[in-house]
Amino acid sequence: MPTAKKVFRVDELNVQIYRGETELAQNVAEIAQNYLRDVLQQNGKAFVLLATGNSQIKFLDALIALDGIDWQRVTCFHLDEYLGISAAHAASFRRYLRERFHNRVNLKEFHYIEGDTLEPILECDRYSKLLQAQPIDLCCLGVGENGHIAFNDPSVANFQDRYSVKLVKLDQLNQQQQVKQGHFPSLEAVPKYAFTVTIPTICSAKKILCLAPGSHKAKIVQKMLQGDISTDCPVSVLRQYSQTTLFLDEDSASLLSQSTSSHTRKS
Ligand SMILES: O=P(O)(O)OC[C@H]1O[C@](O)(CO)[C@@H](O)[C@@H]1O
Repeated sequence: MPTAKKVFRVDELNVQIYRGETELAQNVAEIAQNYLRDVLQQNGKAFVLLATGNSQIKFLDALIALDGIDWQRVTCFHLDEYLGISAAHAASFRRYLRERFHNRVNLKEFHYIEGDTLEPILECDRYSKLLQAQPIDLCCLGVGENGHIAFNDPSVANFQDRYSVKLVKLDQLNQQQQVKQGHFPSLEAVPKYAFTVTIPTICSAKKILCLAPGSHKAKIVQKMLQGDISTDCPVSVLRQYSQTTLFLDEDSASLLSQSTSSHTRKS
């Protein structure tokens, strides 16, 4: 079992640093597997909220390869989806999750956000009710370069949202990143709006595993851990939740000062 190079806390948040992304993904998969096995043993069922994005690819592969979870007792949800694109679209999060996860495990059920619905407000309501019907046992997260979790960009993030799912306008930086990462051919092709699970619902999960490998995440990781807890950097909210672990590699942790590992709790 790979071990973290460094382990520390920032406020309530646990942080683990690994040498590289592969080691990080393997380790998070083992943590997720052990946790889900415990939940299944205790409750007979488990509810999981999954992220998409490049940061989740190796983790999902490793989790599936471990082959130690009775997926037939697991129900999955996902964090976000673009408004107005079909489930067959190359950039659809439903497609990503079907191909990279759902088609490869014998899952009880996967509830998808219907991004191409003609009634988006009703879809927010429908998905909110599904999420609220039971506690979420495990939430897996990535972090955007603008600090978003799910599609809670700084421009729309609210730590007190009353609803579980909302429709948001994507900010420009986020849209540019979707093009840079090759998900869309041009800025004009990126949808302007998306569905997102809100921050309070994400933070209500009993366990949160947040993966942020890669040098392109170094700046936002520094802001998240060394800046203020604020909607300017939505992921910083995780510093208030002790059930959360942030997994970094040497590249994403490269801008952290030595003193971060001894960061003191705010009064
Ligand atoms: O994993 P990536 O590609 O770095 O993206 C970060 C996060 O942003 C999103 O793409 C948008 O919510 C998530 O799917 C992902 O976890």
